[in-house]
Amino acid sequence: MPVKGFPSPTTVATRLVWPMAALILLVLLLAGSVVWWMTRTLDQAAMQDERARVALALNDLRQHALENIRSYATTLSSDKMGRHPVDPVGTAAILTSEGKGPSRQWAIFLLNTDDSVLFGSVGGEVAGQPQFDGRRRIFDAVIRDVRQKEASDPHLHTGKSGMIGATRIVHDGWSAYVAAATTISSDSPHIVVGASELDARALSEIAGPLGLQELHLSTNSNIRHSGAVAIDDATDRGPAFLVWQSSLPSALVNDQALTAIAAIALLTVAFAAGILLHVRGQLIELSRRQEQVQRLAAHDSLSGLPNRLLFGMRLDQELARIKRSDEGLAVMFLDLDRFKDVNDTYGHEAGDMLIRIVARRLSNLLRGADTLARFGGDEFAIIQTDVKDPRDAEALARRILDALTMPCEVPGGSVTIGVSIGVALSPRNGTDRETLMRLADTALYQAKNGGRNRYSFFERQMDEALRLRKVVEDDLRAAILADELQLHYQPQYKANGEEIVGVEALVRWPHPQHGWISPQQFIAIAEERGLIIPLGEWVLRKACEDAKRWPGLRIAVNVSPIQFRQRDFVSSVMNIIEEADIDPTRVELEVTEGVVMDDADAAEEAMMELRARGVRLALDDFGTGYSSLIYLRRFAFDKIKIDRSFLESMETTGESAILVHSVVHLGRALGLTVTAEGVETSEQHRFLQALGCHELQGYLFSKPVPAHEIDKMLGIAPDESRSGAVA
Ligand SMILES: Nc1nc2c(ncn2[C@@H]2O[C@@H]3COP(=O)(O)O[C@H]4[C@@H](O)[C@H](n5cnc6c(=O)[nH]c(N)nc65)O[C@@H]4COP(=O)(O)O[C@H]3[C@H]2O)c(=O)[nH]1
Repeated sequence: MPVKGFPSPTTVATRLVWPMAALILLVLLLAGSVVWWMTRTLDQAAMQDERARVALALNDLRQHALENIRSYATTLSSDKMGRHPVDPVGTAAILTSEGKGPSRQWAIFLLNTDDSVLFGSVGGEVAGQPQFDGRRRIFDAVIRDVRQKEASDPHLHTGKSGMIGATRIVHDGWSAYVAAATTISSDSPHIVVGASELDARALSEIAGPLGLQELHLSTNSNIRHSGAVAIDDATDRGPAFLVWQSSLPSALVNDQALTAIAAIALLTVAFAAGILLHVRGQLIELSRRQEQVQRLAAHDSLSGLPNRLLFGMRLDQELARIKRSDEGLAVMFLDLDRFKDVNDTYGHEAGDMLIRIVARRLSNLLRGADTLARFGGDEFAIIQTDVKDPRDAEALARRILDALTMPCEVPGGSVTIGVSIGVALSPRNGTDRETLMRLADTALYQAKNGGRNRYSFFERQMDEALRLRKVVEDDLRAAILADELQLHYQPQYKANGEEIVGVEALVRWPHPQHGWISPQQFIAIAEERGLIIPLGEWVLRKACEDAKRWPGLRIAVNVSPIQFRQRDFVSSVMNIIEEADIDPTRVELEVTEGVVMDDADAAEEAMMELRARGVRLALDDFGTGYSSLIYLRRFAFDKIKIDRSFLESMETTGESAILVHSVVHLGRALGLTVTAEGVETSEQHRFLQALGCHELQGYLFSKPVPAHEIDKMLGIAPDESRSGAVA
């Protein structure tokens, strides 16, 4: 049973997974971002550097081109001045093949002011106007540049001006070219133009020293990982670029670092997953143990049923559930009858088996929503749900009685037990756990007291009885010690009803808060709580003390079977009598059949000893129990007291009168004194007298009264009372 409020291991693991996964992701993202940012910065720096170097290389190229053109122009110029005769085409071929930079496809032309070709050379071959026109677009920009510079030079044609030149990298849509133009001298209107294609070889010559790869012309600069520099457009097709494949740091990161990062990430994820799996395993184990502990803590190990703790929790839940409905429930407390006998007779193994059989039979009677619990020992409890009418609970109680009174097979034989059931209903008797459990317990107490093997529904009076019981339990010991108890005496008369022959001591308890509490209410509790020994001794001591005032009278004292079972009972009685210094023959102990039934041999021995010391013994409440003749013959009684219940019913049932008649005759036949208790009417008196009953006691003559009233009856003056003289 999982504990409420405690999440399952899977939930805990799941709750851990997400934060951990998020954390790992965050760390990876952060690391990735830092690496990305760094590589991007490095990439930008590297690209800028590459671009600058390419620009520088192209600049160099242009300068060389211009130098070539200029030296050609200078040669032409010296020829013109007649210094050296020149073959213009041959010179062009030599110049352009020996110079640096683009060479093989040099196209070089000497132009007039109107840009008409005076002569030209293409790749060392003579070229004219058509070849120039075919390349016109390549030369346009540099010619324009030179012309503009010429126009703005104030020293032109004055001999003071130097050579005016221009150079560009241009493209015609298919190829890139380095183009240059120059005037041939300060006083000549002719200009020389030349261009060379940047073919694959030329481009590789540029790229090689710079460490660039795949340098080529492209009209698209947007190439991934590529560097690009714009070149002049010799066409109207749009800009073009010299692009190359950059060796960027990010590529290195992509190739190597990212692989390493991915490997680290994978390892981290695997590690985290491993930890999570381990934690989950540990949690499952922990939760299993917790469940085990909780189960042990909430269940009875023998029957496997919920224990008191879990029962209480379930009851709380059920009560909360039915709060806002018109549903009811019943709380039943069950106590097995004779379970202790089975345990004692057949042993614990049989007792355990019996508990399991009972648990099974009870479970079979209940519905799924009901709860069956074992509180320990022979105590069970039930929450019966969906109780619309008390008759529902009554029906279940009957079925339980039927089921549990069936014989049970246990090691050692077949046993038949019974069960007492106390029932409290909700909402009728209460709506909270404590109240319902207390009232079911009260009802159970009533069922047990009512003769066992029965059920009892809680009634208000029971609560009163229980409250009183609690008062007795709490206060009786202190009352004995504080001498708060009192003794009243009921006179016992000769059959004529005139002469007192003895008094019966009856204990009284005037409780400071609760008033007079009857012995019928507290003697049984005193017996249960082990208080009957000090109480009994107190009564005997007090009675003997008082008896000293009434020397001619017998003093009868009630003795509980529990007192009788005490090892030192006889010596304790004799000590008290000796201390009081009265004649033991004046003391009469009234015992019930319980005394002799429990342990006949021990009782017989104690009784013999008491009688040997002179103490008299009366069998009280005769006729209510077995009233076996055997007891009367075996045990040394001096007297039998006919229970007052016979006298009460004598007038209504003829049977009782016959019984009283028989008892009186039996007693007389056995040589015992016969006393009738509870004589209330003169008819009863006359009847008993006529039967030959020896002594009489009852309200007709006197109720139990305090000692000083006995004094008065005996005519003892208050001052004489101390002397103990009888009138
Ligand atoms: N209706 C009616 N009742 C009459 C009549 N005559 C006497 N009684 C009552 O009957 C009870 C007789 O005592 P019991 O049978 O020994 O029954 C006693 C006895 O068993 C027990 N008890 C009383 N005092 C002691 C004691 O000191 N020690 C022990 N162990 N038990 C005591 O308590 C029981 C009840 O005592 P009490 O309440 O004093 O009740 C007394 C007495 O008041 C009558 O004519 N009509």
